[in-house]
Amino acid sequence: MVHDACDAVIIGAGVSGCAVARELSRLDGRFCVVEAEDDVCSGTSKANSAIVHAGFDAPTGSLMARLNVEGSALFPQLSRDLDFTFRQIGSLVVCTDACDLPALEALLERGIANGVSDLRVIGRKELVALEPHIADGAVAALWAPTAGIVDPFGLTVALAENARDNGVDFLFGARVGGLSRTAGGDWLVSTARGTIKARAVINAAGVFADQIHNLAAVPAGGEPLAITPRRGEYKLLDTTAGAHVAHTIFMLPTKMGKGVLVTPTVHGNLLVGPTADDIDDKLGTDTTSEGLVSVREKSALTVKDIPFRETITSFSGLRAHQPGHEFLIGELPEAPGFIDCAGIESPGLSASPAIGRMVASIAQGILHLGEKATFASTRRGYPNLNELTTEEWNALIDEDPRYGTIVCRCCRVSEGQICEAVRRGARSLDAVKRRTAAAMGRCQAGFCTPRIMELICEEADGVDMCSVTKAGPGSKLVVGLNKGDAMDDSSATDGTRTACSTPVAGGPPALIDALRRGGEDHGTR
Ligand SMILES: Cc1cc2nc3c(=O)[nH]c(=O)nc-3n(C[C@H](O)[C@H](O)[C@H](O)COP(=O)(O)OP(=O)(O)OC[C@H]3O[C@@H](n4cnc5c(N)ncnc54)[C@H](O)[C@@H]3O)c2cc1C
Ligand SMILES: O=P(O)(O)OC[C@H](O)CO
Ligand code: FES
Repeated sequence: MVHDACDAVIIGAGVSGCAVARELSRLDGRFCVVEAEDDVCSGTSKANSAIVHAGFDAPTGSLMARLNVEGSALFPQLSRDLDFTFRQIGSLVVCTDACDLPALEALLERGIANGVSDLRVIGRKELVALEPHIADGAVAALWAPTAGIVDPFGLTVALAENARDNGVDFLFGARVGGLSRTAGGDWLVSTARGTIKARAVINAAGVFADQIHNLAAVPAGGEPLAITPRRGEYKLLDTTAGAHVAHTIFMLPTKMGKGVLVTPTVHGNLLVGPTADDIDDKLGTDTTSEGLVSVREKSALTVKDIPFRETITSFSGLRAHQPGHEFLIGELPEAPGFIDCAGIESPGLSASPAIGRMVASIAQGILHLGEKATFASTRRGYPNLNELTTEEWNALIDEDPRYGTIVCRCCRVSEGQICEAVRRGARSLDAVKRRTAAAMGRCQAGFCTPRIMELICEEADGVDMCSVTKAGPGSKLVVGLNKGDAMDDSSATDGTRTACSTPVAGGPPALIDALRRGGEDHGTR
């Protein structure tokens, strides 16, 4: 049954899909984002280095290079408009062997050719002054003051919320399994939640973008696409280690990418990684002992004395690598109305504002819509108690006293922030975490989880303790209120569900299974 009709359907609510949605929402049309998972930012966009690259890495003349430089230039204004955290802290590519100085110079030349401003090579003395913990073997570095760090969850949620405020629909739990066309040339997008008719389809499905591409291209005689997940593993250190470096420290790039970096994060942690290994499993976000050893060994080449004993979690993310190592953006000639936004590996986060503009402009070439007179270009973010003055915090507490009750002690997040996130759409523990940073701290949610769950139940209609999940279906946190009630999802009955219909009053939930699951992003164990 076709239950809806749109001008364009965007497949995937990662940073690419949400950036496209926000740009399309400037137009007077009907748009829908369909996402397999239960929230935005559930794929690669949640597990990466979170660097806004200056733009010297990609080959001159490539789409990657152009969109990286254009995208990173948009970040300062975009972060003000959409109220997410972005800090232009600058980056250093460190050369640890004098033999490699020509490679550093080549990077400088490429950056200049790509249009990156203010790049220069600095010697060891200046480098040590900037970074006292730089490795003893470091001889020089490429200094890029325009590079930055960003909150990847904050960015993606901001783009999505602004798109939603401007009328875009988001359909979650809606994995796309089929694409076909009507006699009139419209697309029929079959999802787990029904079929949507659309004049245009945008494929922003990350590591799964090959599957979506092949549904559209292959029956029309086009070339198939193959995307290999290229896994990158990380160690995340506590905020006690966050000031170990002040800038993003890269090693010289290799054919597998930009190598292992050491960087502060916008949440005040120290992030070390990633590795780069091609794997078969598009869901293979586990970490390995070899990968984490490699993170330690490679980071020591550029930065000394990293306090790895302060590690609070490890996680990995998957690059959507295709053999040409280039963004594949454009309408397929053999499938009119179908637009690929595929192969979006690094620097996809940095380029996302420019990717959004480019894809929306291609879509507009098909749709020919008018501009929306009511488009709102700004959006208010979530309060961050760590950045408020005492007066500003008191003003919030006057508005709602729950902003004065701390739930997550590690990250200083209050009941008020969590309830606000729920009011604005968060339903799972991870969805709350992405919006507020609750549960990202040193105890890795051991302390704050039960109260966050209770607040979700209190603030959202029709949610009880047994239906709160870590990250959507298959990640239940509570399966019974008493030890005897504990059971797995498959054996749940209506009777036992009734027993869970009120929030737990005192005492731990009978079984918390999601905390046993492997880490997947900056804040998850
Ligand atoms: C280790 C690592 C480090 C990185 N570091 C950086 C960095 O520092 N700076 C930078 O600029 N870039 C970086 N990147 C790249 C950046 O993270 C990606 O380019 C970007 O997040 C890709 O976003 P996306 O929206 O295209 O994909 P995703 O975020 O993966 O979103 C795709 C979405 O599509 C959904 N989906 C998939 N299949 C279907 C389907 N059939 N139906 C419905 N929905 C579906 C998924 O659930 C997912 O939510 C890094 C990547 C990795 C892996
Ligand atoms: O290893 P790369 O080249 O995919 O880059 C990933 C991030 O952008 C930097 O860690
Ligand atoms: S109290 Fe929330 S992460 Fe520790």
